[in-house]
Amino acid sequence: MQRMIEIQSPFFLNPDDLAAPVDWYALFDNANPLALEIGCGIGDFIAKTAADRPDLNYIAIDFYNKGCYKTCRRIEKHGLANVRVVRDEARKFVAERIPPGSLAAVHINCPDPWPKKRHRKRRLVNAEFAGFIRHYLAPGGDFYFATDFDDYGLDVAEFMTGVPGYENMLAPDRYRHELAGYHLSKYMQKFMAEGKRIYFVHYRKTSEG
Ligand SMILES: C[S@@+](CC[C@H](N)C(=O)[O-])C[C@H]1O[C@@H](n2cnc3c(N)ncnc32)[C@H](O)[C@@H]1O
Repeated sequence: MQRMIEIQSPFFLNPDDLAAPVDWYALFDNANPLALEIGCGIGDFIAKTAADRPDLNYIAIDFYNKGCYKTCRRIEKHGLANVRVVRDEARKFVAERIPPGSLAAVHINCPDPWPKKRHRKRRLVNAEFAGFIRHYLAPGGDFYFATDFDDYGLDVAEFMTGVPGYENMLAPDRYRHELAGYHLSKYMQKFMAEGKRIYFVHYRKTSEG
């Protein structure tokens, strides 16, 4: 078993120490909208993305202890006051700590693909999840999904067309293999170096309800 690294960083939040509901404005010391990265890995994507958008407050979630540690180190190195890192299961954290209708963006990059057919129901992103996360997006909030895994990319691109309350920002395409201005995560870069293509899906919440 891997040794747990104790994370002592001003950017790390222990979910058990947070009030419910969380006063995110007080926590970030500003009234900027929240955005989320689910499965931040080692934090390379969130560091670049948050540096581009100081007007958003980012929460980077992963249940991988070493990834959270590395993400915190990266955020410290770049002095990004608009990021906090949480080690938790994403759906649980969102349901317990994120105000409905509050998120300006949700990013999910290269989630575990569960390639075996019998394991596919373990995938994080499915139509039910898209409906769940929509509840926490603000009207006009962006939902980004990226994967190198053909079957996962095509599946998300297909079912998203039928999830109510979203607008396809890549229409008439359902997905693209390049997304201008979108930073590449560690896994995206790794898979692209192996010659694989990334499937990018980008939807936007249309209205409240
Ligand atoms: C394949 S890695 C990709 C990491 C990073 N997004 C990238 O593209 O380089 C997937 C990450 O998602 C995390 N993860 C998967 N399911 C999760 C969940 N339900 N809640 C929180 N983290 C999750 C894993 O721990 C892992 O670090």
